Amino acid sequence: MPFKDILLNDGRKIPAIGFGSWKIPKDVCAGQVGQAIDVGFDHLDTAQVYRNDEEVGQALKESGLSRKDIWITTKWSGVDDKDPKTSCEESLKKLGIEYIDLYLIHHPRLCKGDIEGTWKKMEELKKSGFVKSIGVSNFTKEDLQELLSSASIKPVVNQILLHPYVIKSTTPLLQYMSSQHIVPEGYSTLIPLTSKPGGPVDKPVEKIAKRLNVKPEQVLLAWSKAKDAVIVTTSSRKERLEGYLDVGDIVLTKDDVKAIDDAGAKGELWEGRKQRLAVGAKYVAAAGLLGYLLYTRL
Ligand SMILES: NC(=O)c1ccc[n+]([C@@H]2O[C@H](COP(=O)([O-])OP(=O)(O)OC[C@H]3O[C@@H](n4cnc5c(N)ncnc54)[C@H](O)[C@@H]3O)[C@@H](O)[C@H]2O)c1
Ligand SMILES: OCCc1c[nH]c2ccccc12
Repeated sequence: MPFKDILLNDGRKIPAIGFGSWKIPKDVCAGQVGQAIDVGFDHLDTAQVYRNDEEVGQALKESGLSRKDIWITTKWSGVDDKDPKTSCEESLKKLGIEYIDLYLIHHPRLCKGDIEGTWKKMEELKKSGFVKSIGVSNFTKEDLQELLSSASIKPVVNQILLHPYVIKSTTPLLQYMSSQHIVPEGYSTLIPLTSKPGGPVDKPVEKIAKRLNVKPEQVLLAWSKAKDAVIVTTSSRKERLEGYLDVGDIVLTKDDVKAIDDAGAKGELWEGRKQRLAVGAKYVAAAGLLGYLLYTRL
C-alpha cells in the first residue's frame, strides 16, 4: 500500500513523503536526487539556503518526468536580504521550472518582526501563479496566530522539527495546526538514531521494529505518519530510500505511538534538566571566578 497523498486547505494534494536536499554537496546532489526519483520519490524539498537548486533542477531534467508528476517545495530563506519575490524568481530559474508547488517562509525570524507584511508578499506570489501553494516553516503557535490575524490565504503547511524527543512540547502546536487545517510537515524525525542514540526512545522503537520485522528508521517515520504529518527525510543510500517508501505500508497501533511518545517525553524532561543544570553550573563557575578575583584583589 503506497503512501496516500494528503489534502491541503487550498484543495491541492501533497505527496505524503518528500526527499530533502539539505547539506547535500553540489557535486553529488544531482546523483542523489536522481536516485531518490528513480526509487519512487515524487516530492522534493529544497530551500534557497541549501544552495543546490541548480543540481536539483538538473536531476529533475535528467529524470524525464513530466512536471505534473513531481512535487517541488522550496523556501524563501532571506539569502542576501532578497525579498520573497526576487528569491522565488531566482529559485524558479535555478530549478529550471515554470512554477513551484509549495513555497515556504523558512523561518519566522526572516520576517524581521513583520510576519503579517511578509505573508502578504507570499500571498501575492500565490496570486501570480508562479507558486501554487504557500506555507511556513518553524513557526510557533504564536507566530501562526499573528499570521492568521490578517491573512486572506491560510498557510497550507508548517514544516517543523518533529521527533519523539520534542513531541511533548510540540503537541500543543500540532493541535492548534489541526484546528486551523494547517498540515504538519515533519523534519529530522530520525534524530533518535542520528544524534541521540542510546536514549529512552530506542527501546520501544527496537521492540516495535522487531515485532513488525522492519527497520528502526521505518518505525520513526511511521510514527511521524501517525501524527498525520508529511514526512520530509533524506538519505544517500538507495536501500534506505526504498525502506522509507515502504513506510506507506506500516501502521503503528495507538499503543505503539503512546510508547514512543512516553519515552520521548522522558528524554525531553531529561534534556531540559541537563540544560538547566548546565546553565546553573555556568552561573556557579562564574560566581566562583568572581569570588576568587575579588578575594585575590583584596
Ligand atoms: N525547514 C527546516 O528548517 C528544515 C530543517 C531540517 C531539515 N529540513 C528538511 O528535512 C530534510 C531531512 O532532514 P534531516 O536530514 O534532518 O532528516 P532525518 O531525521 O530524516 O535524517 C536523515 C538522515 O538519517 C540517516 N539515517 C537513516 N536511518 C538511519 C539509521 N538507522 N541510523 C543512523 N542514521 C540513519 C540518513 O542516512 C540521513 O542521513 C532535509 O533535507 C530538509 O529538506 C528542513
Ligand atoms: O532547513 C534546514 C535548516 C536551515 C539551514 N539554514 C536555515 C536558514 C533558516 C532556517 C532554517 C535553516
